[in-house]
Amino acid sequence: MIRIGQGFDVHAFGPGDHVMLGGVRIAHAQGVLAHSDGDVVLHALCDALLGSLALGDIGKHFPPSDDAWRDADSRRFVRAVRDMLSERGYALGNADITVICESPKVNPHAQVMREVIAADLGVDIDRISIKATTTETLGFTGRREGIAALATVLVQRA
Ligand SMILES: Nc1ccn([C@@H]2O[C@H](COP(=O)(O)O)[C@@H](O)[C@H]2O)c(=O)n1
Ligand SMILES: C[C@@]1(CO)OP(=O)(O)OP(=O)(O)OC[C@H]1O
Repeated sequence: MIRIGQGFDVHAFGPGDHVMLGGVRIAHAQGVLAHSDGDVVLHALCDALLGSLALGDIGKHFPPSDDAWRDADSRRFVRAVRDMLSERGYALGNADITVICESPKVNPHAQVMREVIAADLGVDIDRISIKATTTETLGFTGRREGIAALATVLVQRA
């Protein structure tokens, strides 16, 4: 049996000198406002994986009200969600992720992001796709107010 899931996440830019995207630290003129490390790529991925098995969303499992997740490395969420799927007999088929922002530029970091995500999910790198787009200066991403990510996954019985 195969199932699909989709996820979406946004974080506003705020003070700082880097953003975390796909588990990779990228130097940037601003950081993001978040309870955890604010990694929109990994948050959208977690929501897609959770959604594929109708397990709720990231905030249900890792509430922003819980100090345990303050400044947390979002790779912890990915590995925990992977284990939730595995306990139910499912593993990732493939993931396709789109990052939406004017900057930072994602493509120079996409390969390392794929390696990080593939390692945490225990799959070959060819199952992980990272893409990026601007919104041609339109909307909140176009005004450089924040960064967004979309994820689609297919999961299958292991
Ligand atoms: N944050 C981003 C945004 C875009 N890219 C790459 O640039 C290409 C062109 O973007 P457009 O929005 O003008 O279509 C896009 O296809 C990506 O390859 C990027 O790396 N980082
Ligand atoms: C990741 C969590 C962890 O508390 O908080 P944030 O880093 O604020 O990120 P968000 O995308 O709002 O998801 C909710 C939470 O699960």
